[in-house]
Amino acid sequence: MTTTIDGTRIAQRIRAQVAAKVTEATGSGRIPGLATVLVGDDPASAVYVAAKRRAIREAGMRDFHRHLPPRATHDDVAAVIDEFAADPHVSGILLQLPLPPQLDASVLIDRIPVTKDVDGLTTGSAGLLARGERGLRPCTPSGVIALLDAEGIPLLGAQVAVVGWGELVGQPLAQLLLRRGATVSVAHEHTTDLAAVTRPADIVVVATGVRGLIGPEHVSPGAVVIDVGIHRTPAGLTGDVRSAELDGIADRITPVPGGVGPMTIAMLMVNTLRAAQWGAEREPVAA
Ligand SMILES: Nc1nc(=O)c2c([nH]1)NC[C@@H]1CN(c3ccc(C(=O)N[C@@H](CCC(=O)O)C(=O)O)cc3)C=[N+]21
Repeated sequence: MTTTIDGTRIAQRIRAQVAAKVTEATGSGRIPGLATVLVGDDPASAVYVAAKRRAIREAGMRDFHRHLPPRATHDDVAAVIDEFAADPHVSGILLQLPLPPQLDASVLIDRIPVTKDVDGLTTGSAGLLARGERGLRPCTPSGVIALLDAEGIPLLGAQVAVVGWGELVGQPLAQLLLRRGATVSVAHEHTTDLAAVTRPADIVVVATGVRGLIGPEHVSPGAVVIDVGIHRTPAGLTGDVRSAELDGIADRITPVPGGVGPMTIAMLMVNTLRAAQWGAEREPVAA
């Protein structure tokens, strides 16, 4: 019997915990705030940003938002980031990706101060993660860890295969798992014998952006499979895993939608709260 992991329910629980802590913070005069910056008219990005803003308001936090036109220049975006960076009511800044082609995402992301980097994507945050120092971690990988923790799946000593090397998910996730005492193998869609890497794993996490890459040939009976991929098809959303074919093989599997996606948003709430606490420590505001 393969169980479907309910990411929506776990995410909801985490969001409720954040909301409770926000109420406490608000009582002492500090309301955490998230600033989202959306450039252009990509419909998927608009949907994601709307979902993040809704979650922020539901958690009782302040919602700041700027929408820039598709032809916005580097200086236009930089000015918005600098304004939010200087605003003491803004705890965290999120620059929604992808950006239009005239803009350099890495340069603009690195304008966000590490203390407000709720996406955990700046060079500074990546460095803090690599060194194991305090900092904000990227939301999708920390969401995967939170999901495994909520399911009571032990990481210490576990064999984990991470399929995908990306800066947003695979790479930071491998580092987080290593810090939790897992034995981590990292592979990707070009790995010659992918099954040789994934079959020994207790946990297989897939974040390649290749639809249906992973099937029964890759997974040993009893394994836990986490599908980070999201593909929009005429039949609806689907992931990097052919999940129907894993029924009866995997012990547990995350669905798409309703798996890792909602966890990403929940961890953004956690990071915004943490950023607010971190900011308050650095520059105390008079009550
Ligand atoms: N600066 C930045 N930070 C991000 O974290 C970021 C980004 N840019 N660009 C795009 C990706 C993608 N991403 C998702 C968030 C939630 C769901 C999610 O909640 N998905 C729902 C379904 C909703 C849907 O995908 O239509 C689910 O899986 O159940 C999916 C994907 C965050 N990203």
